[in-house]
Amino acid sequence: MNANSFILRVQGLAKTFRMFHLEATLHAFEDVSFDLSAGEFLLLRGHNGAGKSTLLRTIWRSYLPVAGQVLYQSRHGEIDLANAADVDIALLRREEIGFVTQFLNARPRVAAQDIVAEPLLLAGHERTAALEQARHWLDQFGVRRELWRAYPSTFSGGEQQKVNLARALILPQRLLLLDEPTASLDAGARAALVSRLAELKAQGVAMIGVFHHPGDVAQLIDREINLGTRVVAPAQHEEPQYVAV
Ligand SMILES: Nc1ncnc2c1ncn2[C@@H]1O[C@H](COP(=O)(O)OP(=O)(O)OP(=O)(O)O)[C@@H](O)[C@H]1O
Repeated sequence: MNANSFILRVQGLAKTFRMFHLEATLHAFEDVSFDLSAGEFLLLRGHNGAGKSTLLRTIWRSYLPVAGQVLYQSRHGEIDLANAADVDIALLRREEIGFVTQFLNARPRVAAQDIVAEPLLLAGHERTAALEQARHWLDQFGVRRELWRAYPSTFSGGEQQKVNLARALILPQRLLLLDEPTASLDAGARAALVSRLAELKAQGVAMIGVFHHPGDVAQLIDREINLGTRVVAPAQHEEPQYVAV
């Protein structure tokens, strides 16, 4: 494989959490390696606590890994997300890499349609057209018309999730990290999500996803990796212990 045929190359990635009160280190995941090409969908599998969300958050750079590289082919050239400056990470998050969860960061007194339109406005789109697209996606995900100008802080959990998905998927990114985005969605919204992901995949968006019910996205999956059993590495004087998960 030549240097440019992948959009993401993860090599020997590992993340631990130091648990000071136990004088122990928890290995969330170890020695994870894979390549991902444009338009590819990688499913992360593993039992509860196997490290799936932590791996996504490490690629997203909420966490710094303790070993390994996350080589990303950005529009500006190759960058190791594990070592990049915060300012570069912020730029990539705005322009190229999306993180989709079930949780909305609802802000006080910002209407649903404005939250959804924001990525388009930041990308320089004209306001009227951006709001029109925002309403289109709110409609697609099944958010009632009466709620489009309301503040999502009072919405139901499922409604907030739909606003979050509309915002996260309104603008095609190059790489999407999906952390259980179908959790607690009704059937209509799940179908809308899968259809939008299929459309983005066909446009070349690469995706890494964790799904409680992978059957929801069966048609999209190209490859899978399974994160194995995790061990707590003890401090020098302790016996090794397995984590109860
Ligand atoms: N911030 C943190 N500090 C300490 N330990 C953490 C932290 N985040 C995650 N962990 C631990 O790392 C391990 C992996 O957690 P993670 O959430 O990545 O698992 P997961 O595979 O996504 O699990 P699930 O399927 O239950 O969502 C767990 O044992 C968890 O307790």
